[in-house]
Amino acid sequence: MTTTPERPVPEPGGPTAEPGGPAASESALELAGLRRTFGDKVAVDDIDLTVPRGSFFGLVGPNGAGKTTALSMATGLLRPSGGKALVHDIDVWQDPVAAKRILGVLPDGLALPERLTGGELLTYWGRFRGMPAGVVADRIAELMRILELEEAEELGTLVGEYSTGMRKKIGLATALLHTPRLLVLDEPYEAVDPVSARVLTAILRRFTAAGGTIIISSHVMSLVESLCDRVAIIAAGSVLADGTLDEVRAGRSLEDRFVELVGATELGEEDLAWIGG
Ligand SMILES: Nc1ncnc2c1ncn2[C@@H]1O[C@H](COP(=O)(O)OP(=O)(O)OP(=O)(O)O)[C@@H](O)[C@H]1O
Repeated sequence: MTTTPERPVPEPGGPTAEPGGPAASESALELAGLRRTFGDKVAVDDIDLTVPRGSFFGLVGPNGAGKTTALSMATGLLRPSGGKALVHDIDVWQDPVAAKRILGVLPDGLALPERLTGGELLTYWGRFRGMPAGVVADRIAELMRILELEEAEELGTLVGEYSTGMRKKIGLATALLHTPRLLVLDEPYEAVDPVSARVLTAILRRFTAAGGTIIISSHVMSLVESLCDRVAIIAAGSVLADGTLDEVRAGRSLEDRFVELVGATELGEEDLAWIGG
């Protein structure tokens, strides 16, 4: 048993594979004209976005910007109204099985089987993924220890009894279990305590150091600045800025740049005058 997540497996059909075959791109995720409407509401408005392989990519934007909708379409959870999402050149909606083999996903508001313990959930998940039982058992023991869920498991705590942060951690374990090459994590640090957050950061850094790609959405600009090498700012379903962290910041802090691009609501003297009696 090792103490580190495995290096992501070499990609099939890499740029130098198959002479004469289709050239592989260098993108881990490519969104092309991706669109989603809900009735008259355009949640994601023909987004084009490329996430290079090996990058740690931060997706930021105000509430209701379309981050979760875009990531859900990119990971096969929500059918697009138009456009394409390619994961390592595989069309997520044309070949979902192949795409999901490469993907590890922590969705927003993850629905979990409440009547299982965390260990049972991961066992089921690993077997469902077709992983050998011994490998699943070893990885679960390691993940539960590193994510500090061991004690809850020993007490037989059901996922339905988990705290919000514990649910986040077990969700992250399901995303990591099968050694994906692209991790897509919607608000992974939300409700996670500072000690666990450090562990999470160490895991994610190791994942990218081993060649994997990570996309996170977050509202915490300082976190995105400390973790990510590429960033996209989206608002009202459109990409306002996209590039390396320094390109997007353009000499300012990410928060200042975000507010500048998205606009801020100022609190006037008379607004909420009744607060405080
Ligand atoms: N199932 C749905 N039905 C109707 N409208 C939806 C649905 N899901 C999302 N929307 C709308 O689409 C827009 C984008 O929502 P989305 O959840 O993608 O935003 P977000 O950027 O993830 O926001 P937050 O930061 O608050 O989580 C919002 O206006 C939202 O109301």
